[in-house]
Amino acid sequence: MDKDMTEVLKKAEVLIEALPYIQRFNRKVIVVKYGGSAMSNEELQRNVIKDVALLKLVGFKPIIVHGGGKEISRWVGKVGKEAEFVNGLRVTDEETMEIAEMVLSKVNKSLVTMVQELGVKAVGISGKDGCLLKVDRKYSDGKDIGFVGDVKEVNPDLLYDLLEKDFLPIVAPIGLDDNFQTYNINADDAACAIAKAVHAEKLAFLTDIEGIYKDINDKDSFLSRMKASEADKLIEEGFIGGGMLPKLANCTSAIRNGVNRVHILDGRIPHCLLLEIFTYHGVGTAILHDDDQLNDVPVSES
Ligand SMILES: Nc1ncnc2c1ncn2[C@@H]1O[C@H](COP(=O)(O)OP(=O)(O)O)[C@@H](O)[C@H]1O
Ligand SMILES: CC(=O)N[C@@H](CCC(=O)OP(=O)(O)O)C(=O)O
Repeated sequence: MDKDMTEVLKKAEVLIEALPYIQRFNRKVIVVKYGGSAMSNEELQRNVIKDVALLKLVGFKPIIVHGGGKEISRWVGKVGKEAEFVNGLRVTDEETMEIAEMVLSKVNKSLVTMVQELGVKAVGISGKDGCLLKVDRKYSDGKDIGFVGDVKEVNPDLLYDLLEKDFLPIVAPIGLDDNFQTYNINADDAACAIAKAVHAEKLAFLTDIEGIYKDINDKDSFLSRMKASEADKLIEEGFIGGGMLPKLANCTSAIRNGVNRVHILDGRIPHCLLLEIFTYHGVGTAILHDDDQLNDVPVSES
């Protein structure tokens, strides 16, 4: 067989290997939280968007929930303010709220454009639309941090309508309280709340590290999978810090409230989503139910 033909056959094998995963996740909802450093350059963004578009085109039902924290901080700086965070949450006064809503709306529409350039229909909304995200004011250790929302209710009707009509929903993390006041929501919290409400098959957090380490300074302590109770223990014992702390807490909350699998993936790796979904071993850290039998065997082989 000549070299060209061998190459072509290899490609065919890769496609065939994906078949059981395509069968398994057909028509299933996958929520992708996209933000943080994984959003930092346009090439990375285009790779992530290509992956999500591919998932859509092969019959999955992805929903993107995006952040844009770094871009918000840049614009907050431009008006002469210092970005301030308490336990990973942005202290959000009236002016910051206005900036956050403008920036997130711009990020939202640029993601919509990128998806549509790939031939997939997308609709960008925020948690305000269709009262998707209803919030209460969130306090951090009892401290008032301004217009920061704690999601208390998700109304997924609009999402279901969009999915039904074959649109890819792209959601900005902004919500309304009972008085229709606008609130800024941490994008991890928004993604988790949405994934729970729609009983997503998967929730994937794209972040700026390979996944969870037991000891962040020891590269050999990488954890490729863990059960929710093991994650609780790592948190309790102080192994998890920084922005990973609320992220992992969101993971365990999602797993315990109707989401089948949660993954923390390195958004800096090109096509990390495809690698996680279409390969047996996956990449990143998977957080599982305590009674999970690790039954990852694709349907056609089981
Ligand atoms: N045990 C741990 N394993 C992995 N990451 C950790 C751990 N403890 C702290 N972290 C930190 O959490 C960061 C990810 O959180 P964050 O920066 O908030 O992500 P994002 O901006 O993508 O939402 C990592 O870059 C890492 O520095
Ligand atoms: C309350 C709060 O902190 N909201 C976040 C919303 C954006 C976000 O979470 O963006 P990343 O996922 O890119 O960090 C913020 O203002 O930065």
